[in-house]
Amino acid sequence: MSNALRPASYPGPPFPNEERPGQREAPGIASLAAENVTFAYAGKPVLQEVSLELRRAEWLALLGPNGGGKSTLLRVMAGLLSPQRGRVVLEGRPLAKVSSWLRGQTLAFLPQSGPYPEELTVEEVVRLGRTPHLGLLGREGQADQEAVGWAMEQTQVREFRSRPLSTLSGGERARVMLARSLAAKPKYLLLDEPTAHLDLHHQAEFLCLLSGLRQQGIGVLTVMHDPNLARQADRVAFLAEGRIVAQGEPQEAITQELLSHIYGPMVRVHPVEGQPVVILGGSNSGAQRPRRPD
Ligand SMILES: Nc1ncnc2c1ncn2[C@@H]1O[C@H](COP(=O)(O)OP(=O)(O)OP(=O)(O)O)[C@@H](O)[C@H]1O
Repeated sequence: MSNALRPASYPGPPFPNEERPGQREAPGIASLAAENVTFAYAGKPVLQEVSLELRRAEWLALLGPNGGGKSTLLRVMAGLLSPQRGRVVLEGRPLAKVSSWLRGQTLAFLPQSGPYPEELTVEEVVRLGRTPHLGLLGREGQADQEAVGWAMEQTQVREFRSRPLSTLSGGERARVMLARSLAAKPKYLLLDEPTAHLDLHHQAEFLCLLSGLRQQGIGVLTVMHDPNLARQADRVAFLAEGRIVAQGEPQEAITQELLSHIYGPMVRVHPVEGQPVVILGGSNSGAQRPRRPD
């Protein structure tokens, strides 16, 4: 493993010594859960009766076809969109009743794309991640500086720390935005396609980072498209046409039947050393275009 993105432990105590969701009302329920969530954009239904639970210290990968509602579900679980029916529960408390301040300390959400603060330097962007932890005067303490340094190290962006965001490549920028989310030191991390711009080396490093985050008790929910990466998650869930159509351990959930049903016949699942490996393609003739199921 290279010198960064390693599962180094976070400096200092994991969380400030303050009341947090779950401490009083429902001890032991260490999860962020969507319960029977139904959501529509201006009357257009996107999520229908969706229930999904992200537990502490696990990596849950959310997959499914384009437009299936994954990003919308992530936004609902982050408290950025309010469901028309159902609710999101953070460690036993309805998320809607958790103050935005506490929410910011407990949950971090990384969207699929900008807008990005292009003119800020990398370090300034990562420091923004500490905003929910700063007091009324906005003064940074040693814990904030340590968290920023730790987050930059974990994501291998320290070397760019003085450069404006606008000068970075897509993959470098993606790592900076991930660092900003990490700097908040949340209990739950919601990442929308975090590997989309990463090369293979940084995808591998990202997997190591996730393993370290889980060891520190952080629950991570990632939206992603590649089942071969998602296979390394603790659990996977598939969302299609606004419904969870399968979830479970990757070895059991990623099946030929399911993937053909969701993506069509050109997606093949082969068992390799007991793991489902997904490959794409059929005949080389190119004569037949893949058809998705109706
Ligand atoms: N702000 C919005 N207003 C209206 N419709 C929206 C809005 N955002 C998303 N949608 C629609 O909601 C549906 C679900 O979108 P969403 O982004 O949640 O899907 P997704 O599963 O994340 O897709 P992808 O894999 O392509 O990123 C799509 O049909 C999309 O066009």
